[in-house]
Amino acid sequence: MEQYLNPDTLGKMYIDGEWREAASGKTRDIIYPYDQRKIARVTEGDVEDARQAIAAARRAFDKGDWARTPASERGALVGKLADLIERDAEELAALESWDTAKTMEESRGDMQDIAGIFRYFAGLADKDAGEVIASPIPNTTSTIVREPVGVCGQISPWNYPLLQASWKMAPALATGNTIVMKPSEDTPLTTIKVTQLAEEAGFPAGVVNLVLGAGPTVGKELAESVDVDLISFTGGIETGRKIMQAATGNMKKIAFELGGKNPNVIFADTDLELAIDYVLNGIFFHAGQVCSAGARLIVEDSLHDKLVEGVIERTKKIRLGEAFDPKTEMGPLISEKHRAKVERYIQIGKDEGAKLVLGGDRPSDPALQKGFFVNPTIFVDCDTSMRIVQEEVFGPVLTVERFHTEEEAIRLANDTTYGLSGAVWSKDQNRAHRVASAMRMGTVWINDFNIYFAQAPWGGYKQSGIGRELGAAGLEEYTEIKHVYQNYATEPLNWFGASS
Ligand SMILES: NC(=O)c1ccc[n+]([C@@H]2O[C@H](COP(=O)([O-])OP(=O)(O)OC[C@H]3O[C@@H](n4cnc5c(N)ncnc54)[C@H](O)[C@@H]3O)[C@@H](O)[C@H]2O)c1
Ligand SMILES: C[N+](C)(C)CC=O
Repeated sequence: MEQYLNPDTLGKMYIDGEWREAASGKTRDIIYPYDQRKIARVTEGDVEDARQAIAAARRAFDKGDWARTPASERGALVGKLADLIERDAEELAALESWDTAKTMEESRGDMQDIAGIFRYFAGLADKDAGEVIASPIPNTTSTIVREPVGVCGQISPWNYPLLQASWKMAPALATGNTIVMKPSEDTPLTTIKVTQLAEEAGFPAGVVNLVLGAGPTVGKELAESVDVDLISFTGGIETGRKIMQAATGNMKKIAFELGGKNPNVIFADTDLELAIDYVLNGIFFHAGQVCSAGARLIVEDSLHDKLVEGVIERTKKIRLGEAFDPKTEMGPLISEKHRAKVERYIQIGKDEGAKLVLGGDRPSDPALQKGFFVNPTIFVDCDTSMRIVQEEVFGPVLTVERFHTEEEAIRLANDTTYGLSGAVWSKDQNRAHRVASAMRMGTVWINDFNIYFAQAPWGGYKQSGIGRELGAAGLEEYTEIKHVYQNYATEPLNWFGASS
């Protein structure tokens, strides 16, 4: 997979149809989280570069050609980008694995999803025919049309770098917006590559812009600029609060996908082996660095001990390793800083009285010492007063709570400020549906975990987000609704100054 790396080539920004270096001349090294090897060097943009990208997107939008391009043509371009992503899927997957250290198998799955997302929104692009509504006034018609919002700032995180970017790019472009994309400074490689593919697909200059750099500079400028009409952000809640405040200057539209602390509720009638399997996948996939990770196992008392025992036994067998080794099941965390955060939470869990029954430390294998690894970790005897249960750890750390009644299961599941996703497991379909409908989350899985696809909306209740990505709702986020009213028989009003 080394053939896809070129550490001596500088990754650049794409502004107004040109590949550019940062005005400051600064650069940033990108490292492989498995062994801290330098894998790439990219230009490090700043506020000035963000301003140039925003200005380019503004000009391209205000010129009007792109927004007025027939929707079927815009859809065809988005579809062409899907084809190019499929053509280069193996290279994109390798770059994603170098950047994040997630396994190649995971990255290959992500690339398939990403091509599917571009294809889905390409197909939706020309399906909106507007709507004629019943006007209450004689001799008039009222039509509802959807139009692009304008210039969209798009800020993505490091855990699913291209997947989260694609959820923003595809609907924004399909609906005629212009974009300034800012990937996480830690993981820009696949977003650079996909921008190259957008250029190859033939998007007009200024429609797709890419800026690279840090959140507090480049990202903040996107959030603050009065020339940006919408800011779409995926990331942590504290960053979300800052962006929300920064966005007030011109009251821009905001679309937020934030964190989660997702309950996995298991009733005693669930098949034990199936439950064990999905509990592991729910929390340890991508080392728990998943917004919808099943970090909170909430299990019925009579199944608790057997389930915990089975989960511990299988967790012990998880193979930690390198992204390109097909035997690897779990990779490292993204950075030293993030590992320190996860380890702080493990200490908090211990201090709060949660009982550590597995992990909590780093692997001893000499081959893994340069990677930011934390062993899969399990706490039992947890309750909702604990920070380890309430706050997003974003690592391979599972907490276990027990319940005795359906009401208690619902109360525990909902006892969180988050509301991204959750699952309920039971062979009793009526009960499963009752519980699912009582769970205050944007996605609830029944007898499954962590399923998402282009056709279904994704987003959070409560502090997990604002708005939706994917599905028809994900397209609508990028549109303004306009009411066009026409009078066919306009008569004088004579309201003012008409009397003699
Ligand atoms: N809900 C979802 O679908 C979803 C999906 C993926 C990740 N997430 C969440 O993302 C978080 C992990 O990602 P992260 O650590 O990259 O998040 P983060 O908030 O640290 O960073 C996300 C992005 O915001 C930028 N940023 C940072 N400070 C900024 C500022 N002041 N102004 C503007 N932009 C700024 C960063 O550069 C990065 O591009 C987790 O909380 C996870 O749950 C949510
Ligand atoms: C939304 N998802 C599950 C793809 C990634 C969350 O981190």
